[in-house]
Amino acid sequence: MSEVKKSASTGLRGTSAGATALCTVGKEGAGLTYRGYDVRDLAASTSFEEVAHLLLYGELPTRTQLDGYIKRLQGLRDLPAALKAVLEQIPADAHPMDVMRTGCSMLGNLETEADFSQQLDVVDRMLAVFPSIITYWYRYSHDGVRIDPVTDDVSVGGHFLHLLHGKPASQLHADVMNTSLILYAEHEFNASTFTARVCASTLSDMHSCITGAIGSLRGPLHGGANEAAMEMLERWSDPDEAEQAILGMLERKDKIMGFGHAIYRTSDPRNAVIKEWSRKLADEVGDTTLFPVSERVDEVMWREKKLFPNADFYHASAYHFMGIPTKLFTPIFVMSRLTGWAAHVMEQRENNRIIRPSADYTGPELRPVPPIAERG
Ligand SMILES: CC(=O)SCCNC(=O)CCNC(=O)[C@H](O)C(C)(C)COP(=O)(O)OP(=O)(O)OC[C@H]1O[C@@H](n2cnc3c(N)ncnc32)[C@H](O)[C@@H]1OP(=O)(O)O
Ligand SMILES: O=C([O-])CC(=O)C(=O)O
Repeated sequence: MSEVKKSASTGLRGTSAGATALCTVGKEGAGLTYRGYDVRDLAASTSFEEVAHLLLYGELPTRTQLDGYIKRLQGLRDLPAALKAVLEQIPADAHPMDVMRTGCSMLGNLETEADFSQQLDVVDRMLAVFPSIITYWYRYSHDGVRIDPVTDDVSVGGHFLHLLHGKPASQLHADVMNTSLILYAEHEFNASTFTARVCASTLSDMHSCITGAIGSLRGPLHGGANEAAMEMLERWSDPDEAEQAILGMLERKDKIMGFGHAIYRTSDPRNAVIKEWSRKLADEVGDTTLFPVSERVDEVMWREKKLFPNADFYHASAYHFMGIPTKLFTPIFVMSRLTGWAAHVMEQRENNRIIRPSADYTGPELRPVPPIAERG
């Protein structure tokens, strides 16, 4: 990748790029709501499947609707043979986000969204099959096993852990996954969602919108920060070592992954929730290193820079404690954010105008094209 240069541009910060009824971010500096519900309330009392229904179908489901929805998703978990064949071609050292991107794109070839009346069916299929895509590839490329991607687990998160570890998840782990998927589900006009909406605004198909969004989420300044945070935290064996290293990084003006936010100014409301689950998991595994190191980094960042952990930071330790390989962290984000992306694509389609901003030209003035012999 080319060297990253600091840009003088505003990155559209503070510019409204459209309307949405799905989500508010940063209201009162720190709030987050999905269709009017506080994300912390949703995380405390609902399942991810209820939140998916809320985002995609407009309301929290009744008990009967939820039972029907779960059954429907359970019935859509199998992978087409042609998709399995493609996944088997992808090498073990590929990045799992590239596998997600290819898996989604291939699904679009096999089960193309022929017209927008199919949009909800197409999205439900993706919701059910994304955990199957990533774990089928992972287990085949790493363990040489062709897994059966169908389980009768009730939850998307439990299903994912079951396929990954080859055994049903404990209640604690299924609960953590459930919370994590709720926290990551939706976040207004973040970079990957905006990517999906720009693609939707050309009247493109759902698989193209989601494939583009996956590519956008992959970067370490966005969803990739949970992996990058884990890689950083793993380097330190105690809090004092971590503190010295962080001070050095700040001195060198390095970015500390999992900290800061484009919209929130004082805290990310998702952080406190996932931090407590991470603490519980640390107790469960008897951790005496990773969680204390994470907390020290958190303290130092606030003391030195008034920067706070975003949703990604404690997700790193939480996922690690559940035995999830670091490279699979961002694909979990995909399994969840798919719901927000798709809800935005559908909202864009409802009231569409092609998204096409202007640019401030900074190139040369108009000039004649020189003949080739006169160039150089
Ligand atoms: C789920 C998610 O996608 S959450 C985001 C995940 N991404 C990360 O964790 C990556 C690390 N964080 C960052 O790179 C940034 O904070 C972003 C990309 C999230 C937001 O970027 P911006 O909106 O440009 O940040 P912001 O304008 O608040 O930055 C203010 C200052 O704090 C610094 N800063 C912001 N975040 C960090 C950080 N994580 N480490 C060190 N310094 C930071 C900036 O460099 C800037 O300093 P400057 O004024 O000297 O140039
Ligand atoms: O909103 C953002 O810029 C990034 C973020 O936290 C998310 O997408 O969850």
